[in-house]
Amino acid sequence: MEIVLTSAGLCVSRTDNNAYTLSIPDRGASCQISSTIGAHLTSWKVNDHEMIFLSERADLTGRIPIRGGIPLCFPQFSKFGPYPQSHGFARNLTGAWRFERAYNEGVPQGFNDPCVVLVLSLTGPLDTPRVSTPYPHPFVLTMTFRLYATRIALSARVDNPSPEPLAFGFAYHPYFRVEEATQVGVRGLQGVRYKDQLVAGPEGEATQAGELLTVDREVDRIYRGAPERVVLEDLRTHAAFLAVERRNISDLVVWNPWVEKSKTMKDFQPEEYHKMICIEPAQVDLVQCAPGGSWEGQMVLSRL
Ligand SMILES: O=P(O)(O)OC[C@H]1O[C@@H](O)[C@H](O)[C@@H](O)[C@@H]1O
Repeated sequence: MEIVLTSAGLCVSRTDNNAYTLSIPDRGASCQISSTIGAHLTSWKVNDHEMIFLSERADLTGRIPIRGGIPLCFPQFSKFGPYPQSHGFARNLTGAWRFERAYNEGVPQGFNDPCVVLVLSLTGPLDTPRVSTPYPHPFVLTMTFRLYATRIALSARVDNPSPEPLAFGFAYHPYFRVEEATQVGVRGLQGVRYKDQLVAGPEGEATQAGELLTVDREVDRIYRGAPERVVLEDLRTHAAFLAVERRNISDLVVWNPWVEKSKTMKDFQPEEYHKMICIEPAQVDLVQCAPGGSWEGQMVLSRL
């Protein structure tokens, strides 16, 4: 292990395998990000408590995407784009993400906790064998990870250096660790239109009725125009324990595979659907980025 940065109670270290650990040790805050397989956050701890789900069966070789953590979906969300691989190629690209820098951002105005930052980047076009289907478009995707004592902020920036327009989608796909998925609810979606991805055609278009979206079956929904901030609540205590905020990202997806789908996932224990819920800030419709232009979309997670 190599120390990349130590500064005023903040630390960044790197393993031989190019996994980075950002930490604020005296606050029990840390996160781990692999730069070998995608730019994939595999752990986020607040007060030494793990917030992120990682399957016991996750494949950590890069052959398939890591099941759990925070996959980054680029250049599209799911199948909503021309690229043949669902959720795009970025999440399990091996050895292609580059370390840019790590630094102490100090205490941002309006906050009372310090912030440590890691920046990684991915540059296209990408050819075989790196990707199964070549992606011929030039781009730079820069990921900035900011760790605070009780929050983490991820910022994706896509630059289009080419003289041609660039169309792409993007999503953060965080798997949140919960004690029991049937005992949590997502608050903030009441009255929001969604597409139920499990119901084909117009019958799948619906409006969120209740105050809380709970999990008692397979859930796979794209909420269009959801509020920028939703919270995850414990149904037993009625306390919200996690906020998910997004900026400049159009949609919010909620996913839990439940019983039958879990059985079909080779990199997931059949009972693990009890232990996770995905709440995903997703730019489903493709962004049209002008020549020389850029786009930025942010996700902020806060332990409440
Ligand atoms: O198995 P993958 O490719 O990681 O996708 C997991 C899920 O990701 C969600 O974002 C999608 O809405 C689901 O339809 C999908 O099943």
